[in-house]
Amino acid sequence: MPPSTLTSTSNIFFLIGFMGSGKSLLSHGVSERMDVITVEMDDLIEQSAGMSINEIFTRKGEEAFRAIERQVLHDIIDQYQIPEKPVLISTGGGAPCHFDNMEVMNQAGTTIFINPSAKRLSARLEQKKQDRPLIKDKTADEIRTYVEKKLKERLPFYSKAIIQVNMIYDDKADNIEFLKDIIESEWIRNQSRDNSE
Ligand SMILES: Nc1ncnc2c1ncn2[C@@H]1O[C@H](COP(=O)(O)OP(=O)(O)OP(=O)(O)O)[C@@H](O)[C@H]1O
Ligand SMILES: O=C(O)C1=C[C@@H](O)[C@@H](O)[C@H](O)C1
Ligand SMILES: [Mg+2]
Repeated sequence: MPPSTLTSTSNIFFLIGFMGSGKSLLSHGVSERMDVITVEMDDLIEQSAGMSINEIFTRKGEEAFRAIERQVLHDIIDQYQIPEKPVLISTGGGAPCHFDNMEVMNQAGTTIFINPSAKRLSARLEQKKQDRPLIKDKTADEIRTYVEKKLKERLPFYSKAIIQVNMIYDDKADNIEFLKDIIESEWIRNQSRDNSE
């Protein structure tokens, strides 16, 4: 993570990555260890649409879902321009891969790509597929094939993240600590840069 690549002075941190990469779990863990505001993009999408993500996909289709997702992303960026503390946003798994969302996030804050292997993602998603419309009707083998294919398609988008975290180990506490250290050091760096300008 060379410091020269880190250019954002914003208080917003976007966690990006595939479904099941651990964005929600890790952001919750970080919020127990440091003073951050956490935002779940998928929850805000459900509030905004007045229905669950499964229902949006079934009743309105993926295209409509992506439009709502984009609007919610812009609303979050407008709403969370607060300098007092870091804001940690768990983005939807597909959000970086539609419209110019990735560029918008890179302009607005620090993007952090959480990147476990396709094998690990598939194993996790098999256990927790019910709320995820893109995989809920698939068998274990189909999930594995889907994750491998989709991750390959999405990597060019995810790879635009300013920070990439390859989750080699599956230890939850270690991963939370690691992420917390990144956010803390980035936050301190941004604050001191702002103060010296
Ligand atoms: N680093 C980790 N260590 C151990 N288990 C993990 C880790 N990350 C995620 N998990 C497991 O994977 C499950 C899915 O993670 P989580 O719901 O946080 O993913 P997500 O990235 O928020 O997915 P989505 O995009 O679908 O919201 C968790 O409930 C947890 O059991
Ligand atoms: O990977 C995806 O495209 C998605 C991930 C989830 O976070 C939800 O935003 C939705 O289920 C779509
Ligand atoms: Mg989540």
